[in-house]
Amino acid sequence: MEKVQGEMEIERWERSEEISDAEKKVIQETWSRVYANCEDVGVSILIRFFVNFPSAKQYFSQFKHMEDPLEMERSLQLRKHARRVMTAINTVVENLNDSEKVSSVLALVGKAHALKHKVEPIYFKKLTGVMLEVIAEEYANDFTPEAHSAWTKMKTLIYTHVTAAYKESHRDPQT
Ligand code: HEM
Repeated sequence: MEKVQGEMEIERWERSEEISDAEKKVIQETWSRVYANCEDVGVSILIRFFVNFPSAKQYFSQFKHMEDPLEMERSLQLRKHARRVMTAINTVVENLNDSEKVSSVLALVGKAHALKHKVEPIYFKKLTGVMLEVIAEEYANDFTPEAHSAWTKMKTLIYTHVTAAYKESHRDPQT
């Protein structure tokens, strides 16, 4: 059967950026500490994301006009999205050995954001970048150079799968 563009991109990614077993273990170990503080870390990531990239707030009806990070922190819509982001990443991390599960979780996220929420895909690159920054700062002791390079591959994995779903949904990412 003919492959669609998204599938070809994932295959290319699998060849060039494969996460080794040792790297999967490092990701799972750092993440277990991060996820123990799921709520706080998730909210910190999202607040920094919206402060650094204010245009990303446009998609959220309840805080698109908020400027004050303390006010954002109290927004239920922000807290709910933080929880959803963290839960989805947790499913990916828990299933790093099951590439079909990883693809299906991230394809669902990609499709919903492409078609329902109509989010420009470039924001996924920015959000995963901020995620890495916050984790590296807050868990500096765990964030060895090995962890950093493993998480950089994880960031690429998320972005590649999500943008592949955008392509399948016929919304081309503007990278
Ligand atoms: C790794 C990154 C992300 C993950 C895992 C994620 C996950 C989710 C999930 C699971 C939902 C709810 C289910 C659904 O409606 O399909 C959701 C809703 C939503 N997401 Fe994301 N998301 C991510 C990034 C983003 C980004 C970058 C934006 C915009 C800048 C965004 C905007 C939204 C909006 C507007 C909603 C609906 C919110 C609501 O109804 O209150 N998401 N997200």
